[in-house]
Amino acid sequence: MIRRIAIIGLGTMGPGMAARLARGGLQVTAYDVAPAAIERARTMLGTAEGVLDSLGVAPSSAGAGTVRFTDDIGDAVADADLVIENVPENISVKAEVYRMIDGLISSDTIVASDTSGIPITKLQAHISHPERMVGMHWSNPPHIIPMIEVIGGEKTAPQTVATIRELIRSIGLLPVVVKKDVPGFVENRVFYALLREAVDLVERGVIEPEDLDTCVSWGIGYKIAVIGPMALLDMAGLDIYKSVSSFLNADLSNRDDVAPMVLERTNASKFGIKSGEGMFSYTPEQTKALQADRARKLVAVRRILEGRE
Ligand SMILES: NC(=O)c1ccc[n+]([C@@H]2O[C@H](COP(=O)([O-])OP(=O)(O)OC[C@H]3O[C@@H](n4cnc5c(N)ncnc54)[C@H](O)[C@@H]3O)[C@@H](O)[C@H]2O)c1
Ligand SMILES: Cc1ncc(C=O)c(C(=O)O)c1O
Repeated sequence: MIRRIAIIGLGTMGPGMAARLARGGLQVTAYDVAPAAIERARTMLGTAEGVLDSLGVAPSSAGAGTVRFTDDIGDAVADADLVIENVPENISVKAEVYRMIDGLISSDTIVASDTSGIPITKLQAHISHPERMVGMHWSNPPHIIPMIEVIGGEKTAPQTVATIRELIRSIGLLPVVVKKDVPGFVENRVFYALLREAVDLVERGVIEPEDLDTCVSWGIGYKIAVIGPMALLDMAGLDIYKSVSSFLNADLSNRDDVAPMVLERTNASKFGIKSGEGMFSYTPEQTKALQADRARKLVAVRRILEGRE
């Protein structure tokens, strides 16, 4: 039974995950190597808790859990039933965390990674109990998006996958078990196919970035929240899909490297909201307003999709 959870890495994803797990009645310890990240996470935690209130996510019947911040990794993982590694998407950085916690956790502690797509089989090569390592891939913003992918690697015990799936279900979220440990799992394979084409269209001057977003959000995005891709195939007709894909698939982007438009920006430290500029520019005030507006809309949409409005 999982009661105590340690989150390692409190950047974009960690604080929202901590808030959601605590709301589910769990005792969370939250650690980051950077003191500034811990300070930022305290504020982000409060914001996420406010969003959970407006989503109507009630504390578990056994009462709300807690979030405790610490700057000591040993303190964070001591007694943890589950450690969620949430550090940057880089195998060496993740492996260093596994090496550090290896001697600090008990042999029955589950170690989950929130990796966006590094195969779990590769990650579990760096830990002493690979049978207790699993992928637990949340979606951003993690306190609002209910679906979480659960992925076993070659050495993951089926019981580990089952335990994490049950934990997710027990706090009212939606686990989806990915049956094969493919890079990117399922959500990001589908999403990155879309992103590759979107970036290519903007890069080739087919459309302006703002118009690309309008086209996808109000065209595909709006309906895909209600009717998934497999169901959409049936709604459109497989005969139509056959005809269009027979000429269109060959024309879609198949580039296998990172697009120059993205490299130019990342080389100039333009990472998006976290650095104030990416595809668009953001002042701190705009970022605050944007995040509040997005949270309000996502909450409203989710309430409707769940039939609560
Ligand atoms: N950003 C997203 O939309 C998103 C969504 C789902 C999954 N993920 C995945 O989640 C993981 C974290 O992503 P993020 O966007 O939160 O990253 P981020 O860069 O925003 O934050 C990472 C945090 O990890 C900390 N960190 C770095 N090394 C550390 C160490 N050795 N010990 C403890 N903390 C350390 C950093 O200080 C930073 O605060 C990645 O694997 C990413 O691919 C990201
Ligand atoms: C661009 C991008 N990449 C990865 C992820 C998740 O792993 C997300 C997301 O969850 O939103 C994303 O936007």
